[in-house]
Amino acid sequence: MKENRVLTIDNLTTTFESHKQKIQAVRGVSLHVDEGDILAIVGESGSGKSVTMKSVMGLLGENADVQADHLELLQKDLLSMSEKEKRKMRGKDMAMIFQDPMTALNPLKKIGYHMIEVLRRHQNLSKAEARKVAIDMLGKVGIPSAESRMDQYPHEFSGGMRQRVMIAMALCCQPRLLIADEPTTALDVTIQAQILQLLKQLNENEQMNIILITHDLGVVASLAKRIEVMYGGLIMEEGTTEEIFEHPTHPYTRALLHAIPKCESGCRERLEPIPGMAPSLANPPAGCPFVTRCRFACEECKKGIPSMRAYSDTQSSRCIFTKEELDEKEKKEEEK
Ligand SMILES: Nc1ncnc2c1ncn2[C@@H]1O[C@H](COP(=O)(O)OP(=O)(O)OP(=O)(O)O)[C@@H](O)[C@H]1O
Repeated sequence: MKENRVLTIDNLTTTFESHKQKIQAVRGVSLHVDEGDILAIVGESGSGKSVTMKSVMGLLGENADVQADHLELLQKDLLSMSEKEKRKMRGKDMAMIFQDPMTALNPLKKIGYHMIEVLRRHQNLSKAEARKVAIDMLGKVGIPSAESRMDQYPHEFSGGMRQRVMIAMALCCQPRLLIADEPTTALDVTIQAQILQLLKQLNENEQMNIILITHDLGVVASLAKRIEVMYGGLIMEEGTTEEIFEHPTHPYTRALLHAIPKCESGCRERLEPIPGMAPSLANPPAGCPFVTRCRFACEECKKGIPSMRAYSDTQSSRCIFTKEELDEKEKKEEEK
């Protein structure tokens, strides 16, 4: 076991029992986070990104069956932990922020109340001490006039400022792992860039380890150090950000890269959307889940889930074809 390992997920499977059907949301995911990491989990809606991290956080309801070979945070085994111990870890060791901060904030309570509540729940501080720390935290996440902002209500904050409050609340207990689930999806492009910059600063200056969940590969380019590409409950490809952007191997990763919105000219149009829909996880196909949308799919792809093929110490991909074979196929298509 590596000493600097923060999180280990080994062969995680999460299944929901609902309406007499089983939804296999996560089908054997393995990944890790090391000290200093910013890991992005990228994939279209419904690929299992959020469920993967909610399984780790213990945030799923009774209808979820979570199984894994190993699930460790800071060398502590999450699988054998009691609900009480897990609750203690949440906030203190790992915290999660979501797309819509409004759902996590009580509209009738002032921002200061929310901050002080979190601080006092996890740390033995007096009200005055907690208030001081809260103001300091709000300042740290770039909220101007933090002291007077403490006495305002959530609706008096813009979307970007509310997301900053959520980040400040998550940071109150100095968790070692911050999981940000689509933190910028509801924000406009400029504010989105500011929040991503804030996450980067927290990683560099506060040694905060981060997992960023997003459907948009474009968002992670400037932030993530490593990327996991998810589809149909499986990791389809993983690699450093450079590997994924410079030498993507899986046809799904390549399709996602082609679909990055081209914003330089101010347009929000998708370059080349991926045709078709993600498979239902209630009845996932026996083979590669991308088979119905992949331009290189063949009969062989339907037979079983391909195993991961390693291309370097850091990059591997789940496709029956090698990178060279796929390059060749792409070249032939272009020549047509
Ligand atoms: N509580 C639940 N009960 C039943 N099914 C669920 C539950 N939560 C998620 N699912 C299903 O699990 C699958 C994976 O969902 P998940 O939220 O992880 O996707 P995602 O990749 O994060 O996409 P999104 O960005 O849309 O949340 C989906 O088919 C979803 O409908």
